[in-house]
Amino acid sequence: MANGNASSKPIPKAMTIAGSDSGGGAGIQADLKTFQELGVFGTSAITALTAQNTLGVQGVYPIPLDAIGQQIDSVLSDIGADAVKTGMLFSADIIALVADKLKRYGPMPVVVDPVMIAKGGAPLLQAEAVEALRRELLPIAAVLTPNVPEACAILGIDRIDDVDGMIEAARRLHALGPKRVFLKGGHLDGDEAVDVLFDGTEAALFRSPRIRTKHTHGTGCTTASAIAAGLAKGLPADEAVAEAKRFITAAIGAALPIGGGIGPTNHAALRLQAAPVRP
Ligand SMILES: Nc1ncnc2c1ncn2[C@@H]1O[C@H](COP(=O)(O)OP(=O)(O)O)[C@@H](O)[C@H]1O
Ligand SMILES: Cc1ncc(COP(=O)(O)O)c(N)n1
Repeated sequence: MANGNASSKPIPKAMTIAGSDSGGGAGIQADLKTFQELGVFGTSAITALTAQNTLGVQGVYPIPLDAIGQQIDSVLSDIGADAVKTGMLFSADIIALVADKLKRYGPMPVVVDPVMIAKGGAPLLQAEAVEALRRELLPIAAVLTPNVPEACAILGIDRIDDVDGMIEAARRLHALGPKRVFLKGGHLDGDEAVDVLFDGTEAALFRSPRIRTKHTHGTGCTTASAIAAGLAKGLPADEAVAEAKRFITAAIGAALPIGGGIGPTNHAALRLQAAPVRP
């Protein structure tokens, strides 16, 4: 029978609490495309509007706190979520509100992507909000997904140079409260893009060939949403991360040279690889 009849399995649901990217490559737009591709029903609460394209961020407009809270209430009081992903939260006040709501509606797995700076350099989190992130959100994260510069900012260190440095940083981030740390190595050099998953006991490495492209807008958002989609489907965290790594590697491999700057990844790539469209 068709999906949606009374006897069919309920569809897993994932919610993103993040900023809107008018250019469609990152933020809420990337998150919802990822959820859809991975077979999860996506819902959202928008924390900030950005006027953004492949060339950079032209404007940032935080949404009033009441309106953010109301969106979260509307979704979680009725539809619910099997997993939540947080992205751009912009200010300490928004972080406090989101942490409070997630504690109230939880427990559900929360993937915290500590978005700080857009690829073009625009700040997406106020500098004074890093402490709120550390204090309020890290302790409720099922998976924390920093890139290398974000890990440095949270830990107050200057640099991470290699995989050994990433493992050490992941251990220190884990001590701040998240159940797992997935530290992404896209910003390091080398022929491979290596990420570290640390669960408090073991550090597992996830490797892929490094793809020579500048079109990586939205890679972090997409990876974190793919992990949330896996958790919403009930996958163990290491399998959700493995699926996310396959998803982002395919998406970067088929990245879209759209616009004049850093183009978006192709969220449909993994599906098209599995079932190529024939002429
Ligand atoms: N050029 C690349 N080739 C292959 N994988 C990459 C490349 N750049 C980033 N990745 C992968 O994309 C994911 C997002 O990583 P990263 O770029 O570090 O995060 P962010 O977008 O938050 O800066 C990680 O799994 C990383 O290894
Ligand atoms: C609204 C919004 N959220 C997040 C990012 C970060 O993008 P990336 O995933 O490339 O780090 C962005 N550019 N815009």
